[in-house]
Amino acid sequence: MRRVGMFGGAFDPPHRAHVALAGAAVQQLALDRLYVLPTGNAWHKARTLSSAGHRLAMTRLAFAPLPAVQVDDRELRRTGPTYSVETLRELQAEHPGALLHLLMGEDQAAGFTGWQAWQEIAQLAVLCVAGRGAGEGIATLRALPGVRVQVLKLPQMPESATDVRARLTRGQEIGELVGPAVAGYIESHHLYQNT
Ligand SMILES: Nc1ncnc2c1ncn2[C@@H]1O[C@H](COP(=O)(O)OP(=O)(O)OP(=O)(O)O)[C@@H](O)[C@H]1O
Ligand SMILES: O=C(O)c1ccc[n+]([C@@H]2O[C@H](COP(=O)([O-])O)[C@@H](O)[C@H]2O)c1
Repeated sequence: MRRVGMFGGAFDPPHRAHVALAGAAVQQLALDRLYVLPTGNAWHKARTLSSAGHRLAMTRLAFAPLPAVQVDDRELRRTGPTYSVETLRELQAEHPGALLHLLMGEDQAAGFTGWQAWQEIAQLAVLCVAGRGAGEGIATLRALPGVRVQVLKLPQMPESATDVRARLTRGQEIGELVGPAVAGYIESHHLYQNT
C-alpha cells in the first residue's frame, strides 16, 4: 500500500460534494486506499453533532460507490477531542513507507494553523485541498514553510451539510444534495427535523 489518503469530517450528514471530493482524490492522487473518518468530538465546531451511530451509518451509505474508500470509526471510538494528527500517526504506523495524503476543503485549509500539531501533520502528509471559496485557504497553506500542498481539480461545489439541515427543517427536498441512500436514511430515522 503505497499511497494512502485520509478524509475526515463531521459528515452530519455526508453530501455529494464530500463524495465528489473523495472520488477526485482517489483518481487524481492514485490512492490505493482512502480512509474516510467521521469525527468523534469536533472540538472546533460550535454545534452538537448528531449521534456517532447515525453519522457512521450515513457515511457508509454515502461512500459505498467508491471501492477504494474504507470508512473507519476509530475517531468515533477515541475519547477526548478528535485530533487529526493522532489518526495520521496511526495510519503511518499501519502503512510504513506509504505516502500519506490529508484531504480537506478550502475552509479547513484556511484555519489549518489552528489545528493541533499542524507542523507535524504537514510532515506526515501532503495536504490535498478542494476549492471552496475564492482561493484564500489554498494561498494560506502555500505560504506556510515546509507544507506540501496539492490542489484537487474539481469544479466549485455549493453543497454544505448546513444547507441540507436547513432544508430539512423547512420540509424541502434534499435527495439531489445527498443522494438517495442518505436521503432514505434521514427520512426513515426522522433526522434533522428541529435543527
Ligand atoms: N462543497 C464543498 N466543497 C469542498 N469541500 C467541502 C465541501 N463540503 C465539505 N467539504 C469539506 O469536507 C470536509 C468535511 O466537511 P463537513 O463534514 O464539515 O461538511 P460541511 O458541509 O462543511 O458541514 P457544515 O455545513 O455542517 O459545516 C471538510 O474538509 C470540508 O472543507
Ligand atoms: O486536528 C485538529 O486540530 C483539527 C481541527 C479542525 C478540524 N480537524 C478535522 O478536519 C476535518 C474536517 O472538519 P469539519 O469541521 O469540516 O468537519 C475533521 O476530520 C476534523 O476532525 C482537525
